[in-house]
Amino acid sequence: MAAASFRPRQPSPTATLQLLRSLRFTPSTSIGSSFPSIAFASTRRTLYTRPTSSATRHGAATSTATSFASPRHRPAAPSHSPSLSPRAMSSAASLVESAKKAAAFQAVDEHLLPEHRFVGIGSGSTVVYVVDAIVAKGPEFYGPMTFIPTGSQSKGLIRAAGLNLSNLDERPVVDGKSVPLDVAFDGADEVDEDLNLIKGGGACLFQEKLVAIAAKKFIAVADYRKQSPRLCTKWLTIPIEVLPLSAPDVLTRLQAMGSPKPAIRSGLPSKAGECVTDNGMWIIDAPFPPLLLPKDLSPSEEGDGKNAGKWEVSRLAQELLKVPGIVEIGLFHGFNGNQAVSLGQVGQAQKPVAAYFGTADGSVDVQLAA
Ligand SMILES: O=C(CO)[C@H](O)[C@H](O)COP(=O)(O)O
Repeated sequence: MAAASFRPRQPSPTATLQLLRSLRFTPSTSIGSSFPSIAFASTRRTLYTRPTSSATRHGAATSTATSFASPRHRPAAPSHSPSLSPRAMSSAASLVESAKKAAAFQAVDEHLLPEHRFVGIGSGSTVVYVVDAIVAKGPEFYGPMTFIPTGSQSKGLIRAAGLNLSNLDERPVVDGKSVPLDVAFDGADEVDEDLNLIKGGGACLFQEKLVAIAAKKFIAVADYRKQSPRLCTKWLTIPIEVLPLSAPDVLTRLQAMGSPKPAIRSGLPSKAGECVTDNGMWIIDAPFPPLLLPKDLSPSEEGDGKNAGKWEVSRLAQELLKVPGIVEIGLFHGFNGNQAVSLGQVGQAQKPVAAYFGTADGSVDVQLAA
């Protein structure tokens, strides 16, 4: 893949875009990794000068509710260390923003091609920079493209940026099938060594999964805090979208599966009561011990939760989806778009073909599928 050069950002199209950026939060608990260090099969490429930092735009989401979980599982952010001065905290926060931006610009440069026509746009704070990177390419480049959102936030981003907006169910139908998206870009809460993902920190996981599987290739874009040897190491819970009516029973089932304290996500600080998704559902955040990969299992182990509550990623995902009332889960697992072709399972790939992690030193780590 050719190395791309940094393109200076054009002025942000509208003030509305700035406003939309402020809608995301950064939860405040710092959680360190306890998993032994494992080498990543990633390629490190430093291609960009560090972009200028953008304004910090997150409010803390520390909930005072006792009966709900706030989404408290964001990987350790240097901005929350009590030992840092306010100036150091602000500079650490801007490093994270710069990291997200560098990852987004490089991912778009390397994976959005002029011939692409349908492009998925995910949710979250990192995706804002994906949209910026697309806009920076100019109207001749993005004008013929149509952008498909994963929820109301990304719909607003696409609209405010002046990109062509459509919906997943409005794609042209060819030979009886909706045309695939050429590529989809989305953020992630945690990415493991095999490119399995936890998503749903922003409560958009259901539509995010629909868009990811509709794409020929899915690209994850994140900052360095999200890269992890195993899922549930830094981001300790799996977001699960549930029918509200079923929530009490789903909580009971999750506990029986070994999740010690699953909890309904609070809508605080912006909404009293539960966090309600774009689909009118609730989110349960279910903690699990670090999730195993197939290579972690001994011949006698099944990864079915029976050995000290240890689950293998795909095994857990399959079992969760059998629970009545669960409509979708924030585990993205299985195979990627490239593998889907050889497996004859096009349209069912959940995993990214590559994950881009902006680092604190301004470079970008690219973790490619094996
Ligand atoms: O899954 C998501 C929303 O449901 C987001 O993509 C994920 O939470 C990452 O967000 P951010 O880029 O703000 O860290």
